[in-house]
Parts: sequence; C-alpha cells; structure tokens
Amino acid sequence: MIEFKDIEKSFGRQAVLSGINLKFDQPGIFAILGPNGSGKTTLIKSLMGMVFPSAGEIWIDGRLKKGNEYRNSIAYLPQIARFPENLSVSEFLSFIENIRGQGSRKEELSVVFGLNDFKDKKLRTLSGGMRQKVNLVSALMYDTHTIILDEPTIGLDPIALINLKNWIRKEKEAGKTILLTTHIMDIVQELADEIVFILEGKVYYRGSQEELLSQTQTENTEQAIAQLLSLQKAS
Ligand SMILES: Nc1ncnc2c1ncn2[C@@H]1O[C@H](COP(=O)(O)OP(=O)(O)OP(=O)(O)O)[C@@H](O)[C@H]1O
Repeated sequence: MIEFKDIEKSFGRQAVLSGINLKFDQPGIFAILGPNGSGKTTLIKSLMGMVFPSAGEIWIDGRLKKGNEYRNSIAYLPQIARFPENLSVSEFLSFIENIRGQGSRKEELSVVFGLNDFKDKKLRTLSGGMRQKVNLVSALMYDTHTIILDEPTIGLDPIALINLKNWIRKEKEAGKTILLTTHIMDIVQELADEIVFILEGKVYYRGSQEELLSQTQTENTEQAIAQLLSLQKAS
C-alpha cells in the first residue's frame, strides 16, 4: 500500500506538486499521466526518497515513510539510469546483488530481455535500448509487491516491448501494485486499470479508462488524454 498525503514540492519559486493525495491499496496497473514537466517523476522520486517534499506525508504498507529500509520492498525503474559505465553488464548486476542480495529473477529476466547476448559488454558501450534492458533487469530482478516504472518502454524494440508488457501483466495477475508513467498511449490503453492524470501540480483525474472516455466523450484513451492535455494549453 502506498499513500501520498497532501504532498507539496517546489523547486525554488516553482511549485511542482500542490497538494497531491493518492492512495494505491489494491493490486493493479496504475498509469500516472500528465504533460511534460507536470511532476510525475518528482512524485515518484518523493516516494523513493530522492526528492524531499516541501510538505505532506508518504505512507508505505501502513507506516509513515522514514529511513531507507522500505526501498527494498519496491522495485523501481528510474527514467534515466546512471550506471557505473566501466563495469560490464554482468559485473553491474553482481555489484547490485552484492549490496541488495541475490536477484531471484535475474536469470529469467536476462533471458526475457536477451541480456546474455551482451553480458560481457561494458555499460558505456551499450545502445539506448540495451541500456534500458539492463535498467529493467536490474529493477525487476527482486520479487517485490510494489513496482514503479518511470517511462519503462523507452528505446525498446518491438519484441522487448511485447515481453515487457507480458511481464507487467503477469505481475499484476500475481497481485502486485504497479505504478507506471509513459507518454505512449497504446501502453496505457492496453495495460492500465486506472489512470491518474496530473495537471498543474494536482490530481486532475483518477479513474478507469471507461469512465474517462465517457467523461471526455472520446473514443479511445489517446483522444481522451489529448483532450486533458489541451486543458493546460488553454489555461
Ligand atoms: N532537481 C530539480 N531542480 C529544479 N527543478 C526541477 C528539478 N527536478 C524537476 N524539476 C522541475 O520540476 C518540474 C517537473 O519535473 P518532472 O521531471 O517531475 O516532470 P515529469 O512530469 O516527469 O515530466 P516528463 O513527462 O517530461 O518526464 C519540471 O518543470 C522540472 O524542470
């Protein structure tokens, strides 16, 4: 269970989050959407202890978030992975395991994303899509109840994309709570049980895709989100 209570965050004079209240206490796939710069990554980083909210509380599994222990109960895929570039792929994964313990799903995920084909390559020599595959394996190799994916599909080829979607679906069926951000509306349409749309620092909409289509009187998720996005331009 994750709960954001009255979260506010400003960077200098720029208010990014202005009273976010969100609770995720059911299994499912929740798409956090909003225009560029609307604060999606800032919200996720607040949860992961990488950004300190100016006000508000975050509760995890019924406890007020403090310290760093809770991070082991969350699989987190950052939007931009910062790797120790001189390590090879397999050295990097072992490096993480030395800190966090054995990744119970490392082997399975390495097959799913074809990592074994380039496991001896240095991280600095990888293509964008290869880096994202390493990012995915390093984030998902621990069997946690909560999974946070910040733009998980960036750079992936169609096969990796299908494999990722299948993995996410399987995790949901196993009863996990998955929060993801993406600008790819096909992914949202295919996967999301609920949409959370953030606009001007607030939760502008939260609900199912069906409700969103009916409220916006649109035919698909892409059109519905485009309509919500146009609200910002209008304001
Ligand atoms: N460390 C920081 N210092 C100053 N401003 C920041 C910092 N991090 C984020 N911001 C600003 O906060 C706002 C929200 O950024 P954030 O990355 O959360 O947006 P986002 O919704 O994830 O965007 P995108 O869809 O483009 O990934 C932006 O205006 C950004 O410039």
